Amino acid sequence: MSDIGQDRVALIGASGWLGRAFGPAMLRQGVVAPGHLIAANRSGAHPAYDDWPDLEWSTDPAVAAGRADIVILSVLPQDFRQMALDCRDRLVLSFMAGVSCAEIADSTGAERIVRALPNAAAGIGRSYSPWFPTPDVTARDRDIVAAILSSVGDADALPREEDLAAATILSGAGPAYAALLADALLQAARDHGLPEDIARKSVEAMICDAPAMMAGQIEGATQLVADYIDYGGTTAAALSAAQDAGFQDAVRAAVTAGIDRVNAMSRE
Ligand SMILES: NC(=O)C1=CN([C@@H]2O[C@H](COP(=O)(O)OP(=O)(O)OC[C@H]3O[C@@H](n4cnc5c(N)ncnc54)[C@H](OP(=O)(O)O)[C@@H]3O)[C@@H](O)[C@H]2O)C=CC1
Ligand SMILES: O=C(O)[C@@H]1CCC=N1
Repeated sequence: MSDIGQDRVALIGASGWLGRAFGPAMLRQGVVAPGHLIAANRSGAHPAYDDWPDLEWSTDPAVAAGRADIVILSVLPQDFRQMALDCRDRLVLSFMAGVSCAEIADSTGAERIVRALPNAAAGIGRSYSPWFPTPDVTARDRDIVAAILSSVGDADALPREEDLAAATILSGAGPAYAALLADALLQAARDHGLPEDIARKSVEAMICDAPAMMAGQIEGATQLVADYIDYGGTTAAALSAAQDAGFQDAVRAAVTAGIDRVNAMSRE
């Protein structure tokens, strides 16, 4: 028996980027039984759920939430703000960026609220999902949340809600920053006349092999950069030029701008 037991789950936004990762993962792993999941969206059954042809779909989030014990909010903040959901006496698990527990409580009546920040790696079962529970969240609720989040990867509870802003901009961004770096490297390779297929394979080797070499020892990144600089070779020249051109400043500016955006969303 899963941690969810006989509870019914409404997944609002079941066909979205995150929803279509979570729904099938929870079903496949037995976290929730197909008869206990209500999938909600406007457009109806999504192919990601083809293995469960009898799954219940609802185009009315209020009806889905009303019939569930656990309500997962996996919709965009602006869409949530158009909904009238009554989630009193329900556990609410929200994935929404920049929507505070206080706002969710105000608009849904829920008291047991968990905000979690998964990322796009949920689609390959590798999300890292920091989460924050309100004081009313029970020990059983925490087990339920852990079971749901674990279905798509790893998760940790955060002690302070405000830390979710940084989590949104860091792990929440998934592969976005790596994509930015890969794109910049591809442009540079092309600028230097490398044939397109060689440029692609070179950048793939840099970006996609790095995780295997750094997994589980990310704190060693500072030392790895220092080692290359001390080595004094060609990579040292490249890294030093990137640092001199403001690489760290650019990353710091990115994270600060993202956190500012999250905080502005919370006040919208
Ligand atoms: N994508 C990511 O990597 C991350 C996203 N988040 C947060 O997770 C939430 C979901 O994001 P994401 O999955 O990317 O969003 P998507 O836009 O991909 O999906 C939104 C989902 O909501 C449904 N939806 C929209 N309006 C309604 C409505 N009125 N009634 C019912 N269903 C509706 C859509 O289906 P339909 O169009 O059929 O109605 C769709 O299933 C967001 O709040 C985002 O901030 C957090 C961390 C990372
Ligand atoms: O870019 C976004 O808004 C989504 C939500 C959090 C991370 N990615």
